[in-house]
Amino acid sequence: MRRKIAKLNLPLWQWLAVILFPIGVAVVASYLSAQYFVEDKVKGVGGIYVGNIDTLISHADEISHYALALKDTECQELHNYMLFQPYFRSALIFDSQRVYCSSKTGDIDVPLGIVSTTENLEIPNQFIIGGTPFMPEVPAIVASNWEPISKHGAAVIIEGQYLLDSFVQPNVFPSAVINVALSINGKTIPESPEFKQNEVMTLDSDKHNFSVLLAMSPAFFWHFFWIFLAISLPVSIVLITGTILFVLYSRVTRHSLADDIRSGIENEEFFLVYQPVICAEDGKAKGVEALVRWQHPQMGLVRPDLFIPIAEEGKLIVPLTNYIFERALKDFADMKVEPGFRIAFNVAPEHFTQDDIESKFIHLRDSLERIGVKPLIEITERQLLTPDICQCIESLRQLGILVAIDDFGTGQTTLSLLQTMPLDYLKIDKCFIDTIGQDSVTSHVLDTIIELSHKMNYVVVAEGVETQEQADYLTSRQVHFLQGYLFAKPMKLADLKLWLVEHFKH
Ligand SMILES: Nc1nc2c(ncn2[C@@H]2O[C@@H]3COP(=O)(O)O[C@H]4[C@@H](O)[C@H](n5cnc6c(=O)[nH]c(N)nc65)O[C@@H]4COP(=O)(O)O[C@H]3[C@H]2O)c(=O)[nH]1
Repeated sequence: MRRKIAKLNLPLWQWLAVILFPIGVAVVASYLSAQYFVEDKVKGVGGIYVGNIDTLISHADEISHYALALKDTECQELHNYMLFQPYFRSALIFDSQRVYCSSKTGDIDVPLGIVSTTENLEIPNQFIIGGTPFMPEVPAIVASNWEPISKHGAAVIIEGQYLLDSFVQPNVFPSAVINVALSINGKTIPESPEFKQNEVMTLDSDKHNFSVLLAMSPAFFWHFFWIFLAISLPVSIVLITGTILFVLYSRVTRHSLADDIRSGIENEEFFLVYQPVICAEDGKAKGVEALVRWQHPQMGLVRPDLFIPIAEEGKLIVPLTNYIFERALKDFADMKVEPGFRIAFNVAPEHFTQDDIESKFIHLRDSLERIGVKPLIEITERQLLTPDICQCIESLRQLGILVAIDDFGTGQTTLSLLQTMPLDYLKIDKCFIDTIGQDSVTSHVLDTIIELSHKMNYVVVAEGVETQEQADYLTSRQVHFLQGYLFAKPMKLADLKLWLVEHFKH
């Protein structure tokens, strides 16, 4: 672990960023979560108050309907009825001029102003008053009703002291709400709520005209903020720091693999294996494909699928390919082969961007010619073949270098490429060879590729031939060359020499 961290080699500011970023994320996440949690709790508490006051006002409505149903002479009934209504101070019945019945005193005759001098009692209404004649200092809610036809109304006084008592918050920690007030048309119970600097949430009733104001507790917020932070901080550090370090480490490892490729070329850790290519007509090996292998000092034998893409990404494919050419020249320097024997090399398009490309290939061609071997280059469409690269490849063909398109059918530009770039060989990808003997839609694609190659006068090579059935099928379709495990796997030089001797004996 310590070695891996040391390998990252991060400057101090990056270490600070790696450590501070998850802390920042945890702080922000905890802050938002605590805020959401507090608001949710306060809404819950406020919802209960709104529900209670709604019930009181609805009940007041029922009382006023009862009062309005009484006859003028039945004021005493109202008194008796209100004795059993604990949350209500009194009920009054009035006409458009005067209050003539009170549940407290029975028949009375006082002006309407005794209820309110400002509010209109000739419409259904709810409002707050500072007190009543019997309890002048204690506020109350008046819920009034009016019957326009009989021109009578009833006002029910909801006991404000009951509300004030219920607004007192239990002295327990942590409590989400520290103060509550009721608000109707700008007036409040209590008259001057003690909200100080606290954040206040307002909850409106859906049924009646009032709101409940709730002062949120900062202590409650911070209490849960620290709890959330204690949970999220380690999680955030493990997940985010872990992910960042993993990504950085992968990048460094990728870089260091590129470095390893560079030093691998210098230390000659790469070697070639050779896979024979067989002529379908006479069954004789007419050449080999050179395939690179890497004997990494720590990782052991590394397959090309892993390091070729890294070499391509790291701009190392050119020196690696040049190394492979030189290696093949050394390998074949003292070999005796049939005249016209071919060595195929996989060459990435980027290789053709070198300035001295022609002289390099002339050197390869001439060196191989001395031992009777012709070079063949296999190009895949993994990278884009630009017009410049196509032109360069064409000039190499003019120099006598044979050119094959590799893994034909797997890229995206294949058909348009055939139109623009003259080729000598076309190698059909293994995935199409695998379809032989199968009754699948793609099995027809193979026949089409072979036909197309014949029409374009290409020499056709099938790669990945593993069964006799595949070999027979391809031979019957006039595929010129076959390559695959059926004939031989890629071999080290020493094994190839033995194989060739054995092979040509027969
Ligand atoms: N299952 C199966 N596989 C078969 C059969 N016959 C041949 N193969 C494998 O198919 C691959 C053929 O090479 P490729 O298509 O050029 O595909 C090559 C080529 O794209 C790249 N590569 C290998 N050597 C070089 C090189 O020297 N330079 C560059 N640029 N790329 C190379 O790596 C790829 C993989 O190479 P290898 O691992 O050597 O894998 C080789 C070979 O071992 C068969 O019958 N069955």
